[in-house]
Amino acid sequence: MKPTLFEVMRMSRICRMALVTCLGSFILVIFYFQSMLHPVMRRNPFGMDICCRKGSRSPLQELYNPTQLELSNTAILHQMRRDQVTDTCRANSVTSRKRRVLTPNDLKHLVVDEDHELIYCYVPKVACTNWKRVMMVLTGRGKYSDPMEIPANEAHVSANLKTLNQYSIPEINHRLKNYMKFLFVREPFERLVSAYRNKFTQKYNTSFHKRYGTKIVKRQRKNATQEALRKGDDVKFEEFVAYLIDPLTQREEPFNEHWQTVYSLCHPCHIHYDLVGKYETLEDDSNYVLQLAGVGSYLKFPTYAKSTKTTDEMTTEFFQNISMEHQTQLYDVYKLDFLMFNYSVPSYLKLE
Ligand SMILES: Nc1ncnc2c1ncn2[C@@H]1O[C@H](COP(=O)(O)OS(=O)(=O)O)[C@@H](OP(=O)(O)O)[C@H]1O
Repeated sequence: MKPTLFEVMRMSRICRMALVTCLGSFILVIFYFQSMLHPVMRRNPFGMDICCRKGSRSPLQELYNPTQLELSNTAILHQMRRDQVTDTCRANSVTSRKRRVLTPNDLKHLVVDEDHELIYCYVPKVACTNWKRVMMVLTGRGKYSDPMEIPANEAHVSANLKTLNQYSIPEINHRLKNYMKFLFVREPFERLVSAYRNKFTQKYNTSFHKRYGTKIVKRQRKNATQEALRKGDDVKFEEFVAYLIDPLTQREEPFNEHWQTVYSLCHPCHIHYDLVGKYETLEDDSNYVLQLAGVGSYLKFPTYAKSTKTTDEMTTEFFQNISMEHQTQLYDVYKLDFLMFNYSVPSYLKLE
């Protein structure tokens, strides 16, 4: 039976549709394999791509065996900082002290950048918002070029950065061995005052007031009003210190990360950090890391001109009302951070 004209037209339309679908799928497959071989890169305003490391030398090689003369002196400074950590760990037998081995949970502060072979252990109150922004630029495969285009709250969304605990054990070991591991530290009591000012003296930080403030007021304030017990929004620095040195506090739960010690967050006696950056030289040290990673010519650490930054003078003021006994106990809590990162005992401190 001969097909009718209508049937012929229908068949040719089906053939055309099948052909278009095949062609479309073929193009998609080509794009897919191309993107696997050459990850999508977007150019930054300076015409350089931020995606993957170009040179054959890794940041680790550049750090330990610098090819650029101007980086050699800085390399010596960082060797001294590493030695200080090693010596403190040894002297205080933190490395050999009987303790459980590191678990993946201990690695949740270690942010990984596979493209530039970097691992950054973030320490809150040491400009970690800006460093997380920079890590998002580095790992974003061209999605961002300027760290400051990323809102601060976005930088703290955990899904936006990959941490070391998300890998398998062999993958963790490979990265710990081959990537450049770094962290940034700050004078421990200045960091503490920065945390106190930000979390307890700002009206908007209600979650901290509810979660910690109410507990601190209840435990540390005699004759607290019902309102203070309910809101927890007027914690005094003396009360905060009393809460930190109270042995019950850390027995109940670990410190919040904003006032947790650096050695508990980043485990520098168990993880060998190649580079210890300091808040006091934040921009220089940060730009050095970016230089080692091979992106220093077009990616700079954000500069900051906030006049309300916590200073040494401000910290001295806060400690005026703390008793000698409490100062001594507080120093004991943070002593390893002081020693490991070579911060001297503050001159305002009155130790027993
Ligand atoms: N580029 C630069 N230079 C100097 N200082 C800087 C810079 N970026 C951030 N900061 C200071 O870092 C403090 C905030 O740190 P974090 O972002 O880690 O805070 S948080 O953990 O997210 O709450 C906060 O310190 P304080 O102001 O003393 O609280 C910021 O002022």
